[in-house]
Amino acid sequence: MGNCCALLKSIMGFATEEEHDGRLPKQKKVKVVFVLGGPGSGKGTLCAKIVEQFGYSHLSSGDLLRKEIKAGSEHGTMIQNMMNEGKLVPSDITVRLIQKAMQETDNDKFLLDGFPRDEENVRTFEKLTKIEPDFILFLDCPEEEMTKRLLSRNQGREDDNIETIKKRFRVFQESTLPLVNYYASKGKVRKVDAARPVEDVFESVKTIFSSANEQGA
Ligand SMILES: Nc1ncnc2c1ncn2[C@@H]1O[C@H](COP(=O)(O)OP(=O)(O)O)[C@@H](O)[C@H]1O
Ligand SMILES: Nc1ccn([C@H]2C[C@H](O)[C@@H](COP(=O)(O)OP(=O)(O)O)O2)c(=O)n1
Ligand SMILES: [Mg+2]
Repeated sequence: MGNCCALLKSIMGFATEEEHDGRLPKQKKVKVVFVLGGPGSGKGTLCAKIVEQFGYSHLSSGDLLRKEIKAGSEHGTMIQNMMNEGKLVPSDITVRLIQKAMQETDNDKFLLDGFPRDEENVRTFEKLTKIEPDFILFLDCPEEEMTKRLLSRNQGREDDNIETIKKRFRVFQESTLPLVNYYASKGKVRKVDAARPVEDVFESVKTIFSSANEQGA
């Protein structure tokens, strides 16, 4: 089992404490792109198109959390309560779900949709996976447009009601946007105007991913 975990970690590029001491062989590199933007900015929609064209695997942290609720897992009720309040689920839970999904996916390129949402998400992800994102795709969209989209999303999501939407916007402003600004200061953010029709937004996104491919990023 220990060996199996070590193998998985080495495939995924995850580093253990020993590896960090430089005692184990060099790891295979995993490409990770964080896809960020407010609720309803089009993250899930754009990720599906990026997968088709650029061969990434799409992991939505919101979807992984909703699966936990559906499966009636240990933390299911707590996750549901937090999501219905528009609050962020403790990072340990979210990051472990992402990590497990990455380990179970036979690919070395991942879009993390809606992750990270706050600084604690980032710290936990770095601690558990040792992965640095290649870049951050940021879908910039005004709240008015996002509200319209969320209220007509029609996916039966309990958090797509106006009260919860307002709370989610606040979390985005207070916890996620500062992260985007932090990554922008490191030159890692690729921002697109997401208030346009999907095909137009995707044109901008394609340019970004094509150029990332060329640079081997
Ligand atoms: N550029 C766009 N223009 C109009 N509607 C959009 C656009 N992008 C996404 N949508 C729609 O808006 C809703 C929210 O999109 P989604 O991809 O689920 O956003 P997010 O994952 O960021 O919350 C969906 O109903 C989707 O079909
Ligand atoms: N990293 C994350 C991602 C989502 N969540 C929770 C809190 C969010 O309001 C809900 C829904 O996230 P999801 O990404 O599916 O929502 P949107 O696609 O932005 O509409 O999940 C979280 O706690 N931590
Ligand atoms: Mg989404």
